[in-house]
Amino acid sequence: MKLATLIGKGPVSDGGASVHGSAPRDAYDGNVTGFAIDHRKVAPGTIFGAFEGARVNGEDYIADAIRAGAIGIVARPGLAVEGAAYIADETPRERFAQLAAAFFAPFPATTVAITGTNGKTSCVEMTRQLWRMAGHHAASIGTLGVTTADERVTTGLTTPDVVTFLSNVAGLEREGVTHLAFEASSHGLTQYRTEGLPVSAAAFTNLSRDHLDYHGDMAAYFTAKIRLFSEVLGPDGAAVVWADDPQAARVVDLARERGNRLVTVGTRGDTLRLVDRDPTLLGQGLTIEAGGQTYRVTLPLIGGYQAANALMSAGLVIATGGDIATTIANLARLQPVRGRLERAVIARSGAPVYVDYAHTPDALEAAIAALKPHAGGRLIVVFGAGGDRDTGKRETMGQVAMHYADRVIVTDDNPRTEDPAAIRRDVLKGAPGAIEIGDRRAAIQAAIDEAGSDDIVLIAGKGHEQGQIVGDMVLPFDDVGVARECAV
Ligand SMILES: CC(=O)N[C@H]1[C@@H](OP(=O)(O)OP(=O)(O)OC[C@H]2O[C@@H](n3ccc(=O)[nH]c3=O)[C@H](O)[C@@H]2O)O[C@H](CO)[C@@H](O)[C@@H]1O[C@H](C)C(=O)N[C@@H](C)C(=O)N[C@H](CCC(=O)O)C(=O)O
Ligand SMILES: Nc1ncnc2c1ncn2[C@@H]1O[C@H](COP(=O)(O)OP(=O)(O)OP(=O)(O)O)[C@@H](O)[C@H]1O
Ligand SMILES: N[C@H](CCC[C@H](N)C(=O)O)C(=O)O
Ligand SMILES: [Mg+2]
Repeated sequence: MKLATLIGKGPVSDGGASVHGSAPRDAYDGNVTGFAIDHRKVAPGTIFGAFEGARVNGEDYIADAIRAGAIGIVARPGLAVEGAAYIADETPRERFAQLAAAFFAPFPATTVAITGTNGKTSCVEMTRQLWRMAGHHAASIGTLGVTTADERVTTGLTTPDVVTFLSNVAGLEREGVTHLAFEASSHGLTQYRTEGLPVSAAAFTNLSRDHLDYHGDMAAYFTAKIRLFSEVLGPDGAAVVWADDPQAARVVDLARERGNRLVTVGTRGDTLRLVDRDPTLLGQGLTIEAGGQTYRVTLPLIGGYQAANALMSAGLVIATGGDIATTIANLARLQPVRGRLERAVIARSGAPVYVDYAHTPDALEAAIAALKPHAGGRLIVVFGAGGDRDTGKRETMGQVAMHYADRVIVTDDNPRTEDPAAIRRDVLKGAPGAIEIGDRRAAIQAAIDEAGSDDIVLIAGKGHEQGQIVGDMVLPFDDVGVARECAV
């Protein structure tokens, strides 16, 4: 595709942005071969997006990108760009995404985006499963990677960078995928990583503390998330909202203002109202009112939070054309999501050991609340907090663990470039009296060793992760595998 055609083809007009620069006349006549946001990935014919980042300024690499063959540069106005077409825009990441989307399209016809502090991965996984049960060729993209019925490829991020994301979505369409659910993280939304892909429905799960290292404060964090509804979701799309969250009303009001179809879910939901939840040993009976009917279904997953995510997923499927009765009935066949209340092993004492990806105060509370009713004896929790991430959540995580669990062991969870002992100290500020065992394997061993037959062990924070990030090294580590080794 010629650059001139692509620029003309973008889904938005220039909006006053200039398309100029001292480009060779034939630059616009050149064939666009691909897109890159990292100058090291530029090849002849690439459009390079030069963005100011949190760590470095991509604009510093414009000349290098052109030397490597870039024929177009998308960047802020006012820069010196010599030897390639200069596509200047006040919001260059958005402009870049829209051009890339025009290049990579077509995409699956039905796409849904899920945002919220917790529950995104669970919802994309469950939505994919429910679509598949309904006979659709479905895929999901998120923390667990790009997943289809046949395979899973990890990307390393929850919402991958814009080029990886859009090229993968197009690849899925070529494979015949018609339905896609993806996680829209707050970082992803702020950085326009998924822009240009039209979404049929957007979901909001909940809002609680996380990522304030990046967003600064809760207001900015919420604004980043709500962009999914205020800018990404078109007026024809549906808004699916977990009505029990304290922030739900703000999302509902916005969706009403913009004329979106509304699907509200929860004990306060109008579309899918959860009227009763009856925990059993291995799952829970749900009573749901929808469209004037009452439905009963047994969800084969424990915990209030998993019921919430299952119902939100049903809401997304229904919002995109799924039959209400069939979708609710299919909840009975949902498979567990990796690392979310995953039962790793039963210790020799008889105590079940669970692994959960809770890495925020709210998630930790939800995971403990899910397991507590199943423990005749004590609930023993092992957890830590990640390095180079929101430091303010650490003490609160400690408080939550102390308040809701019976025994607390504070350990390491991806210290990254921080001093692990300092991170534990932050957590322990909220958890005086907790046991401190830095080495995660030793901490898991200690928890399992001390658990009696009526106790439950919860290992929180890493879920599906396969490594412990220390400095810039990723040391192999899998909570489920280690729990099994410690239990023999
Ligand atoms: C804070 C953050 O979101 N960082 C991500 C983001 O960085 P950034 O735009 O700020 O980039 P930067 O490193 O300052 O560089 C600026 C620009 O220069 C370019 N560059 C840089 C160096 C160079 O030699 N040449 C070059 O062209 C970069 O490609 C980039 O476009 O874009 C980079 C390129 O795609 C990502 O690799 C990087 O993820 C880092 C590794 C990361 O850890 N991100 C985490 C925090 C993250 O994104 N998490 C969310 C949420 C998780 C959740 O709660 O679910 C996620 O969606 O995964
Ligand atoms: N609806 C929910 N309400 C409260 N806590 C939840 C909910 N769903 C999940 N959690 C908690 O959050 C953890 C992570 O869940 P999940 O991976 O689905 O969330 P996520 O939003 O994708 O997280 P991330 O931001 O890391 O991508 C779970 O292991 C659980 O402890
Ligand atoms: N997507 C989240 C995952 C955190 C998982 C936890 N194990 C940690 O490292 O803090 C993040 O990058 O902040
Ligand atoms: Mg996730």
